[in-house]
Amino acid sequence: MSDVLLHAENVGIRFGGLQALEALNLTVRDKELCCIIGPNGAGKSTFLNVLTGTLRPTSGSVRFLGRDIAGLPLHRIARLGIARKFQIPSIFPSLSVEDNLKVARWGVPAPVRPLSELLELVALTNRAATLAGELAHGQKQWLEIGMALAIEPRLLLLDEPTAGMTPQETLATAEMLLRLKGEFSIVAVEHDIRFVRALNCETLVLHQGRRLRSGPFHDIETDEMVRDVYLGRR
Ligand SMILES: Nc1ncnc2c1ncn2[C@@H]1O[C@H](COP(=O)(O)OP(=O)(O)OP(=O)(O)O)[C@@H](O)[C@H]1O
Repeated sequence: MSDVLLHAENVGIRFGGLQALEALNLTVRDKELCCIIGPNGAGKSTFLNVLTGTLRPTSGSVRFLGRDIAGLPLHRIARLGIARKFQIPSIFPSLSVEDNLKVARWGVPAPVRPLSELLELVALTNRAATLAGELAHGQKQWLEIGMALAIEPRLLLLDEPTAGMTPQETLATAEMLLRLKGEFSIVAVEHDIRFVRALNCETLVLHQGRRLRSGPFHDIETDEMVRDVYLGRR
């Protein structure tokens, strides 16, 4: 049986006169972790929006477990098993960490994972009773990852999960994702190269809406073209 979860093929999207994405392919397998990187305006968020069905590609297809998901509403996508964490945490600051997770689980027909396990997955066990608004910035981001996991997805999509984090929080987040990889498939869009280096996973480099390079991060990192794009020489 194929272990492919998500398969994007030849994806292109045009906004008026701008070809924002062109001929992009991405395959995510069960329990695989991969990163999408690239300079500002490369098309990372747009590609993530296509992968979650939020934006319908002008060309190409996106299939999740063999089913075309392009343009499906978010709640349908979530029900199919895709969860997304946005860049800005959308937690309930006046509720406790535990209650935030309970709210996120509303509507999940038969949750398998106990709340204690969710708390452990996102390193918030000893903050369960803390009001979410009182958490450190990094912990707020982790809580939101926990809220995304509360719907028991197969695939977790993360948009700049380490935005605004301290170097220590960034490394702790990388360690967390490496642990989560044993249970979920994860796609992370990221700017922070230290974070992507710590993950050392399959990486897709975008530049001007196209694939510049893809492969294991240690190969990507030493690539002349990638270095040029990141250093702004092209
Ligand atoms: N809804 C839209 N309408 C028109 N142009 C758009 C739209 N969304 C994105 N773009 C353009 O598409 C290109 C890719 O943008 P996108 O936000 O995906 O890049 P990015 O790699 O995520 O950048 P950043 O790292 O700065 O967040 C940019 O030129 C952007 O201006």
